Amino acid sequence: MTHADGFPLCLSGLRVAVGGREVVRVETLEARPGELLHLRGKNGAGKTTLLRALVGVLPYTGRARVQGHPPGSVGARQATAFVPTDADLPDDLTVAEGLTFLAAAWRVPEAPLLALAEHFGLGAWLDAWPMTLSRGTRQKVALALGLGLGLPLTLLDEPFATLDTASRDVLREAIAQRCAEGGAVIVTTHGQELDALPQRVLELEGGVLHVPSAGEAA
Ligand SMILES: Nc1ncnc2c1ncn2[C@@H]1O[C@H](COP(=O)(O)OP(=O)(O)OP(=O)(O)O)[C@@H](O)[C@H]1O
Repeated sequence: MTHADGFPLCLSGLRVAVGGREVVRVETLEARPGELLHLRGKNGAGKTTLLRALVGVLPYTGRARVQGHPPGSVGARQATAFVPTDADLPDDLTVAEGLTFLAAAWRVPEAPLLALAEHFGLGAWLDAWPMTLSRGTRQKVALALGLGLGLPLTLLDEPFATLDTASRDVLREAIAQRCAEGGAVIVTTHGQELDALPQRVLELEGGVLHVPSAGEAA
């Protein structure tokens, strides 16, 4: 165990293969508390594959630790929130029930999730069934859940893609807030939506992650 193992994320010599083909390679990467990492790359560069490995959905070789725990372990799952591009919501719970259930499951206060849901303008949808929501509204519920849980590591895959302008502002504020509270957040985008926030840009090119040194960081 190294000092950096206790960071929200610490990787070395990570390789992720899909269908027998190496798709992602990361030599070293750390996400410190409070850091925003902006993961960029062309279509098919491997962004989603890397995030899926970090939550234990895809196998990997090399060393990876989330708050000191290997991805997929109970300790890592307790420390990680992952919001994929088309997040699933529990279809047999209303929006409000889903927020309450997940807060209880993670043993965190419910109030920040509800406050974030209100910020996203979801107040009118709290008693709705997820299947009745538009794609963007579903994504806002998932983002309120992911960021509102307040976990050490939050992974957001193209979170701006389905959001309207006002919701994008709310999301930026929520990401900044999570970082200010000491959480590390990794966000994939294809655009400039994060430009206003302090961040470290990571480029995935041909499956290889390029990590700027501290002096190069944005
Ligand atoms: N289930 C799978 N089976 C085979 N290959 C896969 C699978 N999932 C991903 N890949 C391949 O892995 C590579 C990386 O895909 P990935 O979805 O991680 O890219 P991405 O950077 O997230 O792309 P995008 O910006 O289009 O979302 C691609 O070549 C893709 O074809």
